Amino acid sequence: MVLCPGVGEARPEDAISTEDMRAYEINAEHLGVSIELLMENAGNAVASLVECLLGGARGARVVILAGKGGNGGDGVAAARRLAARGARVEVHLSHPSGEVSHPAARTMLRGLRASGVPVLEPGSPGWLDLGGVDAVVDALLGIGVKGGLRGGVKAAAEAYNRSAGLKASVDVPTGVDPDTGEAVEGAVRSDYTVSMHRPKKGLFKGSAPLYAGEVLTAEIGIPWGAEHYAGPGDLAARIPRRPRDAHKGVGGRVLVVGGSSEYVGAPILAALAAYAAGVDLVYLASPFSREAALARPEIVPRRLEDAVMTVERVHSVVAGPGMGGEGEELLMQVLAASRERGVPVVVDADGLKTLARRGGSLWGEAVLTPHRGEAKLLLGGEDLPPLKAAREIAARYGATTVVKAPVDAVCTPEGRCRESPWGAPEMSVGGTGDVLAGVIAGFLARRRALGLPPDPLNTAAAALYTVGRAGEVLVAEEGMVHPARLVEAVKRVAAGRGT
Ligand SMILES: NC(=O)C1=CN([C@@H]2O[C@H](COP(=O)(O)OP(=O)(O)OC[C@H]3O[C@@H](n4cnc5c(N)ncnc54)[C@H](O)[C@@H]3O)[C@@H](O)[C@H]2O)[C@H](O)CC1
Ligand SMILES: [K+]
Repeated sequence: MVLCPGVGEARPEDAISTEDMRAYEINAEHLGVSIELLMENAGNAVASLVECLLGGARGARVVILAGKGGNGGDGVAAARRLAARGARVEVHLSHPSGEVSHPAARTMLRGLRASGVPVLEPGSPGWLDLGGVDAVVDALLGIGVKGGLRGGVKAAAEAYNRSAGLKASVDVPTGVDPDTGEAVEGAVRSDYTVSMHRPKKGLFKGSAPLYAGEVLTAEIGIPWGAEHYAGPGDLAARIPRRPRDAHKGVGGRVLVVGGSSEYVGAPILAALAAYAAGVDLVYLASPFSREAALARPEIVPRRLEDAVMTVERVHSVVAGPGMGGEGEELLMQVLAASRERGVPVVVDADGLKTLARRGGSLWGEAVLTPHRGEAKLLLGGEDLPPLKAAREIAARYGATTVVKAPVDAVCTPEGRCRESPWGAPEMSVGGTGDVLAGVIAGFLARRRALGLPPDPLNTAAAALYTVGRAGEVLVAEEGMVHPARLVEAVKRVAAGRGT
C-alpha cells in the first residue's frame, strides 16, 4: 500500500453501501458536522494524496475533472487546496458552471473563484486538453451515478483514459457502480481511488478493481455517532420515498394480528401507525376487526382464523399487541407461516410473553420489541441495561431485538447494535409501544414492496428515530403525548414534514 498522509487502507470488511453513506452523511449533519465540512475534508484528502504521489505540489500541473454533484465538489475543494500549496491547477467542469446541482459543491465553486484557479466549461478553449499534466483527478461521478456516461462526463472520461498523467479517482472510479461493481462503457481506469469515509462495497466486486487501481480510504470527519445512533439519515436514505406516480402496491401491505376479549385498542393503534409509516394497505385480524373497520374504514378486517392464510398476502406482520393469553397457539402459527414465507414479523407485547414462556429460536428478520419489563421476562428474570439486554435477547432468541428505554437499543443476533436517544419522557404513556411496532412493520413492508432487503437493524433504527422525533414534536406543540396524536405526528415526520 502506498504510504501517504490522510489516506489509509481499504478493507473489504469495512465496506458500506451507498444507502449507508447517504444515511451517515445526513446523520452527521444532524449531529453538527456539516456537509461542507465533510466535502472540504474530502478535498483535502485528495489534495494530500496527489501531493504525496507527485513528491510535492509546487509547480506540478494538475487537472481536476469535476462533475456537477458532490463528487465534483470534492474535486473543486481539492483544487483550491492544491493551488494553495503551489500547484498549477485547472478545473475542467463536465457542464456549464450554472448547472452545479449539489448545494455544498456550489459553495466550493464560489470558494474556488478567489484562488486564481482557472475553471473551464464545455466549449471554452483548452477544455479537456490534458497534454503535459502531471496528475489528473476524476471527480466526475461518485455514489450518484446512474446509467451510462452521458454528455460532458462521457467526453471527460475519454480524455482521462487517454491522459498520460498519474490518475486518481475520488470516491469511486466514474462509471463503476458503487454497490454492484458493474462498470459501464467508457468507465475510467485509475491508478488510485480514494474512497470517502469507508470503501464502497462495489469497489471489491466484479471487474471494479481493474478500474479502481489501488483503493484507499480517507477519514473525512463523520463522527462515530452518525453510524451508531438512529437519525434522520436512516429515515431519508433507508425508507424509500414513494414515487410520485406511485400505483397501489408500491407502499406494501401489513397484517396486524392481535386483540382479545380484554384489549381492543392496541392492535388498532399498530394498524394506524403502519398506515402513518406510508404503507398501502393494513389488514387487521382480531376478535373485533369488523367493528374496528367500521370505526376506521382504512383498516381491512380479517377474521382471526384467517390470520395465517393472510400472511402470504403481506410484506410484513405485527403479532401480539393486546393478544392476552388467549392467542398463544395462533401466535406460534403466524410465526411459523411468516418464517416459511420469508415475511418479516414484529413481535410485541403479549406475543413476547408467549415467547418467554415457550422459548424457541426465531430468525433475523423477526423483530422483538420488548420494553424493559418484557426484556427481563425474556431473559428469565435477569435485569440488564437496554443495550446489553438487546444484545443478549437477540442472541438467545435468534431475532433482531429492540429494547425500548429512554435510550432505545436494537441489536441483531450477530451482535451488531445501534441506539436511539430521540423521544421524550412524556412518551411513557400507554400505546406508544403499539405505534412503534406498527411503524417498524410499516417500514419493513415499504422496503420489501420495492424488492429491497428488509435490513431489520437499520429499518428499526429509522422507526425509532421517526417515533422518537414524532414524540418530541408533539411535546413541543402540545405539551403531552396522546397515542392517537402520536400516529398523526409519525405521519408528518415520515413524510419529511416533522423535522
Ligand atoms: N455522502 C457523504 O457523506 C459525502 C459525499 N461526498 C461526495 O459526494 C458524492 C455524492 O454526490 P452526489 O451529488 O449525490 O452524486 P454525484 O456527484 O456522484 O453525481 C450526481 C450528478 O451526476 C449526474 N449524473 C449521474 N449519472 C450520470 C451519468 N451516467 N452521466 C452523466 N451525468 C450523470 C446527476 O445528474 C447528478 O447531477 C460522493 O460520491 C462523494 O464524492 C462528499 O465527500 C461529502 C460527504
Ligand atoms: K469519481
